[in-house]
Amino acid sequence: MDQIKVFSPATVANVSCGYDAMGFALETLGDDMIFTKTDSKGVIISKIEGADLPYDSDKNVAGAVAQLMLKDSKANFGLDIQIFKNFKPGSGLGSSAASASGAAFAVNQLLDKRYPDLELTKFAMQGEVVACGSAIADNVAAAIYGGFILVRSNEPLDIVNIPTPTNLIATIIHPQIEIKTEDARKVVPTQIDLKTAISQWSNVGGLISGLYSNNFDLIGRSLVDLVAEPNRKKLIPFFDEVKHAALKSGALGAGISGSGPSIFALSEGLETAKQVEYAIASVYKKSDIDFSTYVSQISKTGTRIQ
Ligand SMILES: Nc1ncnc2c1ncn2[C@@H]1O[C@H](COP(=O)(O)OP(=O)(O)OP(=O)(O)O)[C@@H](O)[C@H]1O
Ligand SMILES: N[C@@H](CCO)C(=O)O
Repeated sequence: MDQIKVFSPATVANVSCGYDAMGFALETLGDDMIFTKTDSKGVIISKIEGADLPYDSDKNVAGAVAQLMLKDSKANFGLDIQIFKNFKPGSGLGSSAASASGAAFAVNQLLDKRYPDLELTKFAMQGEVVACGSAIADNVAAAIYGGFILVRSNEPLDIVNIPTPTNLIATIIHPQIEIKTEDARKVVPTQIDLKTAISQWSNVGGLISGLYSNNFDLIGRSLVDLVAEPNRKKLIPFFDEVKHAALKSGALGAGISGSGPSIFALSEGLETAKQVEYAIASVYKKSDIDFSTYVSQISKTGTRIQ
C-alpha cells in the first residue's frame, strides 16, 4: 500500500467526572487525512485545509507522530501528509488528538499493522506533548480505540473499552472562541481534598456501571465534575445557562468537553438529543458569539480507513 486516506474522529474527553481518565469518540465529526509514501525519507506536510496550523513536521502533531513511528520502525520510506480539518483546534473536541491518532493509525497501516492499539496510543500521546506539553491519553485513546474508553493507568498505560448503550446520543455546542488545552490545564487544581476525591471517584464508578447496565438514570446522576468544571467554567461564556437548558430539555447530564470551550450533553435517544441541541443553541443565539452544534452517536470504530 502506497497511500491511505483515513477519518479520525473528534472526541469528548473527561466526560465530567473522569478528568484525564475517560473519553469517547464521535461518529459524525472528525478530520480527513491522506498519507502517501515517498522515496525520500522524512515527513512533509503538503496541505492543510480548514485551520491555520504549522507545516513544520516537528510542530504539527501529525508530522511529529509520523516521524517518531518511521524512526522507531526503521522504515525505508518517507511520507507526504495532507490534513483536512473539519473542526477547529482549541475547541475541546480533541483537534490535536484527531491529527495525532490519524497519523498513528495511518502510518501503522503503511507499515503493515506492526503496532497494537496500545502502542499507537503511546505514539499519539507524544503528539499531545507537542500540542499542549502533556502526554494526555484520554482524547487519543478514544480516537484510536473508538467507543467509550477508560484510562485505567497512565504508567504503565492501560486502556479499557467500556460498552455503551446504542441509544446514548451526544449533543455538542462549540462556541467559536479558542481555549488552548495548555492554558485550561493551568486552572485545574493540582491537589484536592479527600471529600471531593471520594465524590469524584464515586461518580466515575457510577458512570461506568450505568454504561455497562444501560441504566440511564445512573449515567445522568454520575455526570458530575467537582474538579475541573468549577474552575474551568469561568472560561466559557454562558456555561451555566447552557447546562441548565440542556438538563431542562431532557439531557441526562452535561459538562465541559475536554478542556473547552465546547460543552457536551448526553441524552437517551436521538429525539431528545435534538431537543437539547435546539435548547442550548437558543442560549448562544441571544449573544453575539458564533457557534456550531453537533448531534452524534458514540463512534464504535474510531479512527478508520476512508
Ligand atoms: N495537526 C494539528 N491539529 C490540531 N492542532 C495542532 C496540530 N498540530 C499542532 N497543533 C497545535 O496544537 C494546539 C491545539 O491543541 P489543543 O490541545 O490546545 O486543542 P484541542 O486539541 O482542540 O483541544 P482539546 O484537547 O481540549 O480537545 C494548537 O496550538 C495547534 O497549533
Ligand atoms: N483531559 C484533558 C483533555 C484535553 O486534551 C483536559 O481536560 O485537559
